This record gives sequence, C-alpha cells and structure tokens, in this order.
Amino acid sequence: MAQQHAPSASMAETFGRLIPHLRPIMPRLILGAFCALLASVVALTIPQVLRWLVNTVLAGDSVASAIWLGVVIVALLGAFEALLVWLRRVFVISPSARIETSLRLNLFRHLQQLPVAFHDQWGSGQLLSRSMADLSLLRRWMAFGVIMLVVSSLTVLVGLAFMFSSSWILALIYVAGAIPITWRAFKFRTVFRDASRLSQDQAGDLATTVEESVHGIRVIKAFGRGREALTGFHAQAQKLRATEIHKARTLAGFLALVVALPEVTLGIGLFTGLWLTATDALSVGDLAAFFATAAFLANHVEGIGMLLGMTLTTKTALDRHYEVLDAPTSITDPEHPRTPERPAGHLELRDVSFTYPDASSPVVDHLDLDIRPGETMALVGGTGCGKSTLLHLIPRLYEATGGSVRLDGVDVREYDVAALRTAVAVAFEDSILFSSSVRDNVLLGAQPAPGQELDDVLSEALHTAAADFVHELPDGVDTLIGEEGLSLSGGQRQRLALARAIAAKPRFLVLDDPLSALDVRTEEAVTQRLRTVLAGTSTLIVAHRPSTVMLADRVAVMRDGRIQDVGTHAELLARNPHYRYVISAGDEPPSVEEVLTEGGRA
Ligand SMILES: Nc1ncnc2c1ncn2[C@@H]1O[C@H](COP(=O)(O)OP(=O)(O)OP(=O)(O)O)[C@@H](O)[C@H]1O
Repeated sequence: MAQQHAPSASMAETFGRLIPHLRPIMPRLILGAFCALLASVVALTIPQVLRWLVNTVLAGDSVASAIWLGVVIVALLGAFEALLVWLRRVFVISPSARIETSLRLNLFRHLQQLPVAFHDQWGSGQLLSRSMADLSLLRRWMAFGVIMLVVSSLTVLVGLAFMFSSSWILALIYVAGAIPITWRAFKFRTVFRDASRLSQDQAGDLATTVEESVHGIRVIKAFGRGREALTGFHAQAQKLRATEIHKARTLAGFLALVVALPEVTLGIGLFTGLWLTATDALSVGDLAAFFATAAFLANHVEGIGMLLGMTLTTKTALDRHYEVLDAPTSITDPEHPRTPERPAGHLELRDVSFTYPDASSPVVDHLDLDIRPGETMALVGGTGCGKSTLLHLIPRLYEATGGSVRLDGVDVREYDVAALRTAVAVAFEDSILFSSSVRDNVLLGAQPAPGQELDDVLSEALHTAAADFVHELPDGVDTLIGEEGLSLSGGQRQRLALARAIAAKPRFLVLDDPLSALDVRTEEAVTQRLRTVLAGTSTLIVAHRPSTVMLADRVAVMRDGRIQDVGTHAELLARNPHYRYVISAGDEPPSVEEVLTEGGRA
C-alpha cells in the first residue's frame, strides 16, 4: 500500500495544532511543569548546602552541629523533591490521557466520514497504528516528554547560574562544551526525524500484513502458503528492525556526544578548578558545589538529548495523525439539504459516469436508468462490468464523477447524507458482520414504524431472509457473532446481511447478489418471502441467476459501463443475446468464438 505523505511541516506548525486541545488542560500542565521545575531547583540547592557544609567544616566552626544541620536539611530537601515529582505525575497523567482519548475519538469520527475511496487507498494497519501507537506516543510525550524538556532546559540554565556563581572560569569551560553539541543537534534532528517516520510507516505496513494474514488465514493454510507468508512477514519485520537499529544508532551517536562532551569539559574544569583552589582563587566549598552541580546537570543534559529524540518521534507521529485528519471528506452534507416532496422511491440515473481515482477509464460510462416507485429492477451484466460500483453511487458511497443520481426528484448530493442513507439500504456482496450480537447486527439501521417494536422488526426481517436458524444458536438472537463470536457459514452471513437491509425499511433497497451463497431450497424460500417484502419497496438487485431475476418486474442489462437494454426477463431472453449469455439461459449455447469474445469484453 502506497504511503500517504504530506509535505513535512515545521515543529511549530505540527505542535501548534495541538494548542486548542491543550488549552483546557493548560492549568494542570503548567502546575505539573511548575512542580517538576521546583523539584529540580530543590535538587540544585543540595550542592549549595554542600558548599556551606564543606566551607564550615574546613573553617573548623561548630563542626558537629553543622554536620547534623546539613544532614537534616539535605534529607528534608530530598523528601520535598520526591513529593514534587509525585505531584507532577498527579497533575499531568490524567489530562494527557484525556487528550489522547479525545484525539483518538476525533480520528475515528473522521474515519467514519471519509469516503470509501479513501479507505480503498489506505492499508488498515496504517490507520490502526495511527489511531493507537502514534497517539500513545503523544500521550507519553505530553505526560513526560514536553514537561521534562522544558524543565531540564530551565534546570540547566539555573544550574549554569549557580556554576557561574561558584566560578565563572569553570562555568565558561563547561559552556564551551555545549557548542559542538548544538552544532551536532541540527544534523541529528533531520536524520532522526526521517528514521522515525520510516519506522512508524513500516510498523503500520507490518500491522497491515498481520491483519491481512489473520483475516486470510484459511486461504493461507488451504494453499499451504504459511512458509511464504512467514517469509514475507520476516522480510518486512527485518526492514523495520534495520530502521529501528539505524534510529537507535543515530540517537546513541548523538547521546554519546551529549554525555561525553560535558564529561571531557568537566575533566578540564577539574584540572583548572584544582589549580584555582591551590592558588586560593577558589574556595574548596565552591569547587565542591561546582562539581556537585555539574554532576547533577549531567543527567539533565543527557535527558535533553533523549527528550529531543522523543519530541522528534512524537512530531512524526502527529504528522501521520494529521495526514489522515486532513484527508478531505469529499462526501459532505449540502449547505441547504433538500427533502423530496413525494418520497416514493423513484430512482433516476441520468448520464451517470464514474471513474475510480486511480483508474484511467470510467467503470460507469454515461449510464441512464429509471426505476419506478415500488418497482423491483434486476441488474444483470458480465462479471466486472461495473454493477457493484453503480450500486455504490446511489447512497453516495462513491460520488458520481458525471451526470446525476436522483432519488424522488432530488439529486443525491442535495440530500443530508444521513437522511439519504436512511432512505437507501444496501446489502453488499461480501456480508460484513460486526463482533456483536445477531440482534445488533440485524438492527444496525432499523427504522421501526410508529408503534412497532424493534423485536417485531427483528423477527420479521429474520423470517423474510430465511435466517430463522439464529433461534437455534446458543443464545438465540443475543448470540455473539463476528470476529469475537460464533463463526457463521457464508450463506448464514449473507442471510443476516439481507435481514439487516430489510430491517432498515428503506424507501430504496439495494441488493448486491443477495442469494448467491444460498442452496436452491433456501433461495426459493427467501425469494418467495422477498417478493412480498419487495412489493411496495423500490429495489435494485444485482442478479447472476435466473432464479434471482424472477424477483424483478424488469431487468436492466449492463455492459461496458452502460445500460444496454431494459425489459422483462422474457423480452430480453427473446431479443438480447448478451443477456442470454450472462444469465446462462440461452436456448442456443454460444459458439467458442462468441464465448471468447464475450469473455474478453467482460
Ligand atoms: N476500489 C476500486 N478501485 C479501482 N478499481 C476498482 C475498484 N473496485 C472495482 N474496481 C474495478 O471496477 C470494475 C467494476 O467492478 P465491479 O465490482 O463494479 O464489477 P461487478 O460488475 O460488480 O463485478 P461482479 O459481478 O464480478 O461482482 C472492475 O474492473 C474492477 O477491477
């Protein structure tokens, strides 16, 4: 699956977009940062106590009481620091988890609104990793990373002030070590950011592979392709591993400099400090305080390096998040939605065309079709001629790229999208069921008539779709089905999907070959019951078999993206050779040349 990359935004742009989400929790974040900063300042005062203690002891004034006082002060400062660290966690953990949840909700809401064409182009693992792992990274950065980055930077500044107060010469030597680090940080930033982006994208692709192979485990096993699947997965996992190692090496290289340079400058400082002490230019207490402060700062300087890495990883996670969020929801409600004056289920397709975004030629090509109120129209055509695509245009799952789809005289683009999808119910060719009860699956879009109970809608829909088998399931209609529940056969799933469309009681019913997985007897039962249900509902039903066509008042023959002919089954059988061919009911078997020609067209 092609990676979706927006042009890389700057740090300010990416993190700036978080501000509206941060605003409500800002007071708690500031309190958290204040506690963290205070904890660092408290820790920084310990070397100052040390300075006083060393100078007092060396001066020989009331040594015992000075030691006791020093110990008590250091212990109290330590306890206070621990309390502040605990308070920081209390203040920031819950709001950052709240932001993570709210961003996740936003993303999920947006994913629901994005057109089907978007989902055709994105791997499920990419969306999974963007809504899970990337947002967890953000939470950790907000709860810890950003606060500690600010606090560590301020701590280093305050520490430097203390160091300058002890000895400006030693402090200058220490600061000189920061120049190569700053220079190196610029290169590190680009390399690490690119490596982070690559590893997050590769993790998303790996998740897609896991999802696909779990989903298709039966096919993999049945064709004995387990080894190949493993080889493919192994190659992808190795790529990710190599990227992770490259990322870790880049960080380690930078951290080595961040750790080593202050140590080297400290060594030079120690030499200089001892010389200054020996020449009485610096007191022993000042020297001790300087080095205790420098030792304390070493952790923070190293921490800044780590936190810089964390910030860059979070930035790429946020960029990935915004790439999905910025994908346009092209199928939206009009400013002034219209409702039809006489909602009767009259569908008109006028000069309708549709081309898939990544295709060069149209699948639906200047197509015209009229389905009268209450009429059942069968749509018949060779495989791949565009029948399913055409069905998707009615509830605006795909947007027609030309012409107009009108329901009850109103263009579908002028409807409120939710209202349109309530008026049009679809049973797709592949019957998707959710991990939920039979009841919830069937009543997904149920519209009970005034005074009607949902349970009545449920049993009526189940009966019509000949799905009464659900009453034999362990918990009847409350049995959990789908991925986390009971597995159903293809025919059983198809009947539940059909029941779901029937329970929605739409003005216009769209059925994509709804009986293909049923045995002859069940198909007969469903056909009979559907006839009654379809009597008053306008329906467009894709059919491959004469038995399904029997449900229809008229049949439309689709070929090369257009409606080639419309008539009753008998009329078309009599006059249309292509119809005879696709419905497999021709009285003359097609010649080899005809079959080859038709096969080539289809
Ligand atoms: N998401 C997509 N992106 C690009 N092309 C697509 C997409 N879905 C389908 N197509 C192409 O559009 C054409 C029509 O597909 P469609 O599923 O509408 O045919 P169909 O008539 O319903 O076929 P069948 O009877 O086999 O179900 C095919 O050539 C198919 O490859």
